[in-house]
Amino acid sequence: MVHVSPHKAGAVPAIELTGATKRFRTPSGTLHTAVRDLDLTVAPGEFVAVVGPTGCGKSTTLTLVSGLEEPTEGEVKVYGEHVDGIDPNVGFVFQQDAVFPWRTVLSNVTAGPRFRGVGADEAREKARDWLARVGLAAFEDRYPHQLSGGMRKRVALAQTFVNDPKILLMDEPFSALDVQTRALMSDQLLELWAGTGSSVVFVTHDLDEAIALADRVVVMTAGPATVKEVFTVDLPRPRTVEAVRLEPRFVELYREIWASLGEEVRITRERGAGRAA
Ligand SMILES: Nc1ncnc2c1ncn2[C@@H]1O[C@H](COP(=O)(O)OP(=O)(O)OP(=O)(O)O)[C@@H](O)[C@H]1O
Repeated sequence: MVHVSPHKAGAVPAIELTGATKRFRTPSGTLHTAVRDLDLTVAPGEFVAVVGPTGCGKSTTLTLVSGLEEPTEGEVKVYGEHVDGIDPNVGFVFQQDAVFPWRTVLSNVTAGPRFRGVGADEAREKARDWLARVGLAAFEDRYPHQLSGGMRKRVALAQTFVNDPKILLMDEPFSALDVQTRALMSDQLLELWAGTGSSVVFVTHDLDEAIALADRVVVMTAGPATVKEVFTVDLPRPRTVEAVRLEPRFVELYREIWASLGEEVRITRERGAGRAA
């Protein structure tokens, strides 16, 4: 299982945010700063997890990289190019499944390549290959409502990887799943990702999940979000979630990162309490 080594000297970063700030106009007309002066670099093939208190601006950071939103100030680049609209090289997986309920599993996975101009036969072949990799070869004729939540999530992964994304943005993709399914999905994601060379930015509330998956864990401040601290996860790969959790180094990293993240969570909670008072 190979994966491209991160931080190759001189390599153009896959993602580069420099001084990125995003302000939204609220319905009452005031400006709300969601992200402020954020610097973050992700290397080609690197897996970065982003953790931070609720509402701090993690999803907004992803929307800036995706091109769905533009920064108010600062710059966002993907492979050295200024982000200008939605890039076909960027794939997404969200908490909600982005499947078409009226299409079969196979048709759902074929849709992306077809939309990108791949011929019907080739698209079907690629889709079948990815469905086999996620263990759903026998389910290609089912409709999404006939699948379990974990299976639908595997369809979503096949749907994303079939487009060979250079960059994969994942916003709490497994948070609606039960704990066991979640661990299995994490393992499956690592297996699928290994060998693709894609860079991943994975937003989660779950620090266990972040450490088990990532090469680096980025801790965001209480909102407006900026990078507080970045931790390198020096655990060997290939990893499986259940095994890696038992490593003494995992526990040490958890303690170190939680010390940083916990402060921001407390700040956010106190603000909430202040507002409620
Ligand atoms: N389109 C928008 N218009 C106005 N405000 C927005 C918009 N999108 C996000 N916000 C605000 O920006 C802040 C950051 O939101 P964001 O969704 O990025 O946080 P988050 O860290 O992903 O949250 P969570 O952890 O709860 O998923 C929030 O206060 C949110 O209300």
